[in-house]
Amino acid sequence: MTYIAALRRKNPLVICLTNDVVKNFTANGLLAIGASPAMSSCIEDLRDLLPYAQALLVNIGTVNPELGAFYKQAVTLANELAVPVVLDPVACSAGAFRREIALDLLVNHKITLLRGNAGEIAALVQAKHELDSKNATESITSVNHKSEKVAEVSSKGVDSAGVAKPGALAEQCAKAFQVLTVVTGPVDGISNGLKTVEVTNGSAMMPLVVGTGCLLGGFLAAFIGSKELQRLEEYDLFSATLWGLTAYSVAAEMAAETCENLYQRVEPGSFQIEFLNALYRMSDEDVKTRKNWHMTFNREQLGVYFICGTQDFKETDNSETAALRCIEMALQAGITMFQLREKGVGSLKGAAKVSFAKKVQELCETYQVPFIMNDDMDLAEELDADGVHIGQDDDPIELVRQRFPNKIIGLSIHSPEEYADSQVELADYIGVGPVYGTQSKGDAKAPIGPEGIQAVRNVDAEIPIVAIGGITVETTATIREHGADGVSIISAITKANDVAKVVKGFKKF
Ligand SMILES: Cc1ncc(COP(=O)(O)OP(=O)(O)O)c(N)n1
Ligand SMILES: Cc1nc(C(=O)O)sc1CCOP(=O)(O)O
Ligand SMILES: [Mg+2]
Repeated sequence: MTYIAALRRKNPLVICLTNDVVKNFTANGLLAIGASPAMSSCIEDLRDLLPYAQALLVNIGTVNPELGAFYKQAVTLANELAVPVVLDPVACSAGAFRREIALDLLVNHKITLLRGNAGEIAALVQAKHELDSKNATESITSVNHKSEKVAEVSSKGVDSAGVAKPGALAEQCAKAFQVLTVVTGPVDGISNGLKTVEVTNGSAMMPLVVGTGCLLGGFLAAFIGSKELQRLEEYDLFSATLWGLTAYSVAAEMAAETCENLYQRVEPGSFQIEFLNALYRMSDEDVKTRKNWHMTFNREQLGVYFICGTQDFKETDNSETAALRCIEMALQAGITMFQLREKGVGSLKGAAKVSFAKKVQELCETYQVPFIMNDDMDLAEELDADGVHIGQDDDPIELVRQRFPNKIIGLSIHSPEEYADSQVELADYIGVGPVYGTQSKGDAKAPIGPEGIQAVRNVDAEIPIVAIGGITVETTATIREHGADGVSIISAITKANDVAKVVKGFKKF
């Protein structure tokens, strides 16, 4: 990724409607990273400036009735001009007035990115559920429907997702408002409802410097709005925001290290200065080498789950190059999960396997697709893979869960009996198969057919299931109708003449 370099080439103009406490710090921080900040406080002025801007920040920190009306006009204008908007709903958990203003902007306007702390985001999710319940009650009353629907809506509270799970909270919010959401705290979470990543970079000193949260809103606006970034081949809204978020936290780490080196301790005053210096100094390489990402699981990721290793390309001249090319094409075309299964005749061993695995992991990170390691728990630990897949003859799931409490864990299941004998509650998903005959696994069991998937689904209505074994685009609809959340595939992709076309074919279901 070269997002920071691109940002600095064109100094995107970011208009900040922000609170009085943080204006100076926000302007300095944006200048340090290479953006051009401008503050504005009335619609007449904004009409002149916004056509030249690449992004708008609306931070409601010191809102009053006049400013509330101004923010609404500003976002309406930005939507008309197609200028991306970042909303920072400061302290909306503390007061109904500011919460209503944020809710109105989210529900009745187009917000590109929402950034808040866990309390703020949780309050908005709760308010949205209440709004939905109210609307459902009204429509239920008018059509005299049953009342269960209200209970269903109102039961989806935010209690399951607190500060401990910023990714889950961001995902809940992204789904509730259909908006890319960043939740900041000791661990940050970012989600568009489909992809969710937690970022564990940062410094404990950040909350002690006023304005670090508010500056982040403007900082991310520069990343998402910059036309120069949007021209990059690798650009998409999620990855640009993730890169900006990580850059910000990496700058905090660098600042803390500089304070340690200069003063042998980290204190707020020197940290604030060094943080601005770090923003000025930092590069895409700093983000690349220091980023600490963790992809979280959701069942939609099972949709098109590609599995392979170099042994699946043994007919080619260079199986490693062919594998990497195929994996990148599949990622570009939209696979939702990837498993490295380097195993069997012709597979890489030792250092060659590690080096290949690192290249694959980097590709997966570029596309924010979970990188799952098959069988090799030590390598999963060494590379800090997003998850692991184990079968009935691999390491026992209770030991794997103990070793990797936060990783995605997949477990192979072949029948309802095996389901009953396994600790499936420790798994995030189960891989069920082989549905059909397969050439890709020498010791595969007898095919179970789509009915075999249905048999496992019948014993557990909730568990995420991915089907496996001899699956093609043509058989996917039937398999999904029999209860699978998605399909995992080797040969239909590795042997495809047109990888992108096949992956897109799988994605239709
Ligand atoms: C998604 C998925 N499902 C099943 C398997 C098979 O795992 P296992 O039974 O351990 O066999 P090997 O793949 O290790 O040969 C899988 N890998 N992925
Ligand atoms: C890795 C694997 N596991 C299976 C199981 O039944 O558990 S079948 C299988 C191979 C899947 O490859 P293809 O899509 O080429 O058939
Ligand atoms: Mg295995």
